[in-house]
Amino acid sequence: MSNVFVAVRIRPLIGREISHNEVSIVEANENTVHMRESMNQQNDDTNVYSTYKFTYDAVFNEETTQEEVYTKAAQQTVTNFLEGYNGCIMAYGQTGSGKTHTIMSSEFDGVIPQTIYEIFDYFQTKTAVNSNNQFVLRASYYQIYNENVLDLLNPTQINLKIREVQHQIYVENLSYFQLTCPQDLEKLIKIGNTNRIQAETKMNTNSSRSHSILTLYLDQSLFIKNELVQTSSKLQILDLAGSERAHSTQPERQRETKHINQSLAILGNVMQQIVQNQQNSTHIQFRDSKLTRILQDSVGGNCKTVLITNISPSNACFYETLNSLKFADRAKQIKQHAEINQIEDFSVRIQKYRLEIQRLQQKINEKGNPEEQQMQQQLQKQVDMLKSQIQSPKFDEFQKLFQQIKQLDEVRSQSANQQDQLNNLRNQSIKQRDILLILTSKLQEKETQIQQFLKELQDCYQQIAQSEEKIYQSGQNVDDNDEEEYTIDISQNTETDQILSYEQKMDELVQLKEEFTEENVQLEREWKQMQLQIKYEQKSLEDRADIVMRQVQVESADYLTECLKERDALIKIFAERVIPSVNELKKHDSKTAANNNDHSLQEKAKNLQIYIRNVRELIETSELRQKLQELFE
Ligand SMILES: Nc1ncnc2c1ncn2[C@@H]1O[C@H](COP(=O)(O)OP(=O)(O)OP(=O)(O)O)[C@@H](O)[C@H]1O
Repeated sequence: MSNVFVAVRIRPLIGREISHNEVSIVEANENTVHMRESMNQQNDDTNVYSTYKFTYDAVFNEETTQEEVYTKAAQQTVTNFLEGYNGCIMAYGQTGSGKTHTIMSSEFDGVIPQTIYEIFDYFQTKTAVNSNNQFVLRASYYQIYNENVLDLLNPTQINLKIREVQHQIYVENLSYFQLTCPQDLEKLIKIGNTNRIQAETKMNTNSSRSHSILTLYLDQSLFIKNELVQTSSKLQILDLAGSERAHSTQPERQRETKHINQSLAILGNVMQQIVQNQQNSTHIQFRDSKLTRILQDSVGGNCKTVLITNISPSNACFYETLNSLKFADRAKQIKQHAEINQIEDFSVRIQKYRLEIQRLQQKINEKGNPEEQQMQQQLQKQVDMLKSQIQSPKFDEFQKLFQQIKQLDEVRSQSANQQDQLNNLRNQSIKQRDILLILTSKLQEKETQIQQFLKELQDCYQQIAQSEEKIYQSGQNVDDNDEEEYTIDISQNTETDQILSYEQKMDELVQLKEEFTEENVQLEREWKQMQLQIKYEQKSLEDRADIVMRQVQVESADYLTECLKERDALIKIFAERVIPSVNELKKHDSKTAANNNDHSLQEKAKNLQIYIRNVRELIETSELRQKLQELFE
């Protein structure tokens, strides 16, 4: 009897979480997951107020590769499946925690792809050993969406029924496809995934809103030491839908979320029931949801089950992660009893033998080359051996014996269960005893503390009493002597001194005031004198200014008259001399170009220009003076 193999995979923080400044609160240490609960986003050690520790069969950290996950968690179950055991690999976890990445991944390198390559490698190896070994591998791919089973390979098939025949659970009318190479499965999954209901959720923009189940069915006919061994096994690989805490406002999304959370909660309950009731699986409510019904022969029965719980390391996902870790912890305690699905039933075995005889007989009858004839002879021997087994008189006896062995096996398995339960009880009572011991020692500690406090309290009371006594005694002493009188005398002396010093200061201040007043009168007198002097000075200045102004006006009038005279004289010169000279220049203008050598003329022109400039300046100056005169007037 073995436990469900439980692994936890921590994915790295993804872009969305990093951009929201979320931090990692989960750490993997070998097979243990440590999770911190912090007071705030900082997540440093000082803010941690609780830590959680869970141990599993395997823990994968952020850096673990897809190959490692497959090798450590899934490969053994795949090997068991090839040996004829049923198997189940489930990815469980919150929305966006990495279930699809683990099971499939967009690069097609998750558990499913690695499983299919391993299966076909196995076929090759076995066929190389004996070419008569035969394998038939088929696959079905369906989903449970809103409690409906839908065939992903034939979308017209909706709401399929789940049936049970001889403790085997199967989906009615489901389509199966035979796989002849790994690529066949890849194609099937691609077709199926396009039909898989996907919707955008708050946590993951490409979130799967349904539980998807890929089932591989393997029928093998192997020749082991010339004996035919036939097995038939089934491997289910589940990518469970993620649970969402936040509620969408869309009714359709709300309905999906309700169904997903309900079915996952029922899965949790069923696991709890299995753990509590390992022996009697008849009382376990597998029928409460489609998911648990389908998993009935996986989690509860003849199966090697692997649960990979995916978690996000982000502090924002604390509660979902804690729930997932608790769920995985519960699954760890489930015990399973898997058996190889060899065709053991005698009626089935006889039927198989007959078919095998027919097949071999057919081969024998076919004519072939010497090698084939040798092979035929060997086959004939096998046929005879099989016939003799069927016709043997001991066969009935053997069948009875076989039944007895089966019953004995059941009894043994029951007693093993009882032993397990006893062990559990013993472990529990040991745990309870330990807890009691711890509690007792804690109680003792508390009691010692209380005694200590009481003692301290008593000491305090004593000290207070002593102090009160001292006070009382000192009160009596005061009555008995004249110490108080002496104190009063001293204080009275001090007051008189103070008053004297105040009076002295007052005298000083009065004296100061008088001095100030005297000074003030003197200053006022000086001020008045200065004002008189200023007035006198102002008057004499004004008088002087008047005289100067008048002088200036007279002088400027004289000067102006002079200038005007000068101007008139210049205008006269200008009219008499300049204008005729200019006219003369103009006349000679054309000649000047030809006769550059007329130096006297050039000299004249130069002088004339200087003259004109001077005259202009004079005129301008005269105009300025005119303006000046206007101002004075
Ligand atoms: N181990 C990992 N390493 C790197 N990226 C990862 C890992 N696991 C998950 N991721 C990334 O995280 C995102 C969410 O992962 P995934 O879609 O597998 O989550 P899910 O649990 O299947 O979500 P849902 O339940 O909503 O379908 C994806 O972008 C995926 O590539």
